[in-house]
Amino acid sequence: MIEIKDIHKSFDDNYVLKGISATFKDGMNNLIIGGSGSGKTTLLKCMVGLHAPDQGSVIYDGRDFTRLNTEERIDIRKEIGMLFQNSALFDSMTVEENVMFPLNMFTTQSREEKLERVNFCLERVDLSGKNKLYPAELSGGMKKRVGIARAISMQPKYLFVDEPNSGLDPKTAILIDELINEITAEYNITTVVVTHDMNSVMGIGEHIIFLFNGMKEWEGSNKEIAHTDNREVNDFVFASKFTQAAKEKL
Ligand SMILES: Nc1ncnc2c1ncn2[C@@H]1O[C@H](COP(=O)(O)OP(=O)(O)OP(=O)(O)O)[C@@H](O)[C@H]1O
Repeated sequence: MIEIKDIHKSFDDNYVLKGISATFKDGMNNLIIGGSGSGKTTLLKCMVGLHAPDQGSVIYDGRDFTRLNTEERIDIRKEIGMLFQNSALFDSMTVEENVMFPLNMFTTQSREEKLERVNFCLERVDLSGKNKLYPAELSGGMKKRVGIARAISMQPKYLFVDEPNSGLDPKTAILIDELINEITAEYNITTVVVTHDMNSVMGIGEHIIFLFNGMKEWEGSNKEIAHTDNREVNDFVFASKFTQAAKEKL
């Protein structure tokens, strides 16, 4: 479980996060949604320590990340898997080397042990045998799956994903969502996904927080979001005539 309490963050005079609190539970897909520039990525980065919040705390199963020393932070960092935008694979490394990277960084396992883990993760994302390919030889969906394999290589307790569907066709996007969903349940991971993909919201949004104007404007599930009378949520989720019409049939 991850708890965030009263997170504030500014960049100079741009006051982006104005006191966000939420609880993200184990084995659950937690989505952070909101308009462009609403601070979703900034919140994610505050949670993983890539930004220092100006105020507030981020608590990983009782451990307050914002108040730990460097070594204690590294211990939590080892429990975190990340899949950031554009998969962020190393172009000069093969699929195998990319997935092995965190194991090389954080473990003292033998080469055989690491390779066994890499192959297990590649099999899990349906990429068995693709070890020696380079990112340039992969489709967008395959790159995402390599990114997921790398993110789970260390058997994370926490998984952070920023825009998993960007650049993917709708069908591939749904497959990636389903994969994240399955892995989250299978390994009881606390998963936090930043997205503005409405298919994801409706498909895997077990727990959603909606950011607006630097604050948590709404919180609930995908079932609840379809029936909320919160105006900002409705304007965001059902922005097009098509989605408005679909909502009326729900
Ligand atoms: N490193 C930074 N330095 C200065 N300003 C930043 C930085 N990162 C984000 N911002 C600003 O913070 C605000 C929120 O940005 P953020 O990327 O968190 O929004 P977002 O909701 O993830 O947007 P999008 O959906 O477009 O990716 C924006 O005004 C952005 O310019």
